[in-house]
Amino acid sequence: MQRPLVAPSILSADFARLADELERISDADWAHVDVMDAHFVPNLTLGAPVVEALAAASPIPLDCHLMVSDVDRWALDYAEAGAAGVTIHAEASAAPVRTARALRAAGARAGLALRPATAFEAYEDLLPEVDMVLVMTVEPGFGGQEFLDVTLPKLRRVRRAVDAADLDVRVQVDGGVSEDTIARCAEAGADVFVAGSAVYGAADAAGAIARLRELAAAHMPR
Ligand SMILES: O=C(CO)[C@@H](O)[C@H](O)COP(=O)(O)O
Ligand SMILES: [Fe+2]
Repeated sequence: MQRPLVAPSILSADFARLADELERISDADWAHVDVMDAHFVPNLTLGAPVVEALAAASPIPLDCHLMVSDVDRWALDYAEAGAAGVTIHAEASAAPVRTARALRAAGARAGLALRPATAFEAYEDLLPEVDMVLVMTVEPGFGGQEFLDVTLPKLRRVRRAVDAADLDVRVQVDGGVSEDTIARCAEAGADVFVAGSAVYGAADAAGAIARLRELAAAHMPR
């Protein structure tokens, strides 16, 4: 198991002051950027031009989570905008292997995300094609939702498959991750932890990041 990575989601940041909000989380490993198109999910955030500006301003790498329909058409724009990682949803992709290969060829890490109701088994054979699997722990679309414990069995299955294949693939959780829920995620096999409201809702964001990292490390299997 690799060291835990904490990726605060800027969805819970002040959108009028995004450069300052990125500085607030400079102790984190990645800045998680939620791209929503008001079609794949019922919310609208930002697109590649804003990601390009954020990449130039950010002290840490950007981890873009694309919640957009027809994602094969749009994913490469985010790698070219400077994102270090681009995660596509399995449900929005007709050609995840082709898109993952294009992202990697552009120098980005390729991630594959699964909504809570999407089974991992259909995608298990694709593990060598990606650098990360994102197990959504809420229905995508909004920050501040309650963590869904029903996603934990799938998280364990993803971890078992990654370990069995002995691959350098990260396992990310996103949604409702907090000081109350992160231990469950770590025990079930996550090693990248997205947290929006738990970090940006704290008066001391750096302290919240440090506590989340410590709790994750303490509960990840050795
Ligand atoms: O992708 C999403 C929501 O769809 C997330 O990245 C949220 O932004 C996480 O926010 P919290 O649940 O941690 O507040
Ligand atoms: Fe996200």
